[in-house]
Amino acid sequence: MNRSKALELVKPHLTEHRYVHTIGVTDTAVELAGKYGADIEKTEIAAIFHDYAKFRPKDEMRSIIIEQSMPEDLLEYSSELWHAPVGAYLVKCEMGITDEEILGAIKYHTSGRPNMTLIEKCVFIADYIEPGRAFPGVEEVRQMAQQDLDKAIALSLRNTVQFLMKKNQPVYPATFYTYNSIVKTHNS
Ligand SMILES: Nc1ncnc2c1ncn2[C@@H]1O[C@H](COP(=O)(O)OP(=O)(O)O)[C@@H](O)[C@H]1O
Repeated sequence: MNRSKALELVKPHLTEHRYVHTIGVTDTAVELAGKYGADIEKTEIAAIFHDYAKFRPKDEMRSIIIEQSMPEDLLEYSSELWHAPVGAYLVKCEMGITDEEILGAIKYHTSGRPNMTLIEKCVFIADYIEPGRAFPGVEEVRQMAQQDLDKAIALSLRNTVQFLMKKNQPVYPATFYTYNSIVKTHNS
């Protein structure tokens, strides 16, 4: 599937704002893939579809998580986390995309996971730093992403955990596991 076909397919599933975000994520992820040597075509398709399920009703996402035997502890945390694994599932069913590397990058784009692939890392960090993002700390992560992808991810995870804690919100543990995996690799 090429870029324009993929964008045409994802557009009806997104708001205008989310579509602009998706294009920002796609351009950023492709640039990072080129810089760090990830498969550019796969990274591009994963980025285009990363928020495919963002606007699905919560009830539908909850049912899919249960029926497809996804980790049910997801249901105890923010529904913001659900669209990533549900999106990977729906992109497979509805868009016919079966490439596991593409699906993995969609599935883990919010929480991350230990030992992420290069494609997963590019989409994950592109989602955080695309040009439309303007939250505290994003510029530091943007600069770090040009030097060291793993350090940029560790920084973004730290920001997310701090952001959630400041708001008294629970933190889905996968984010900690991802952070630990990167920090341990770099310290060893
Ligand atoms: N470990 C976590 N635990 C709980 N909520 C989280 C966690 N990680 C991310 N989130 C929530 O998910 C949101 C980001 O979702 P994400 O998919 O990365 O962005 P977007 O959908 O805007 O592209 C954050 O605002 C945060 O509220």
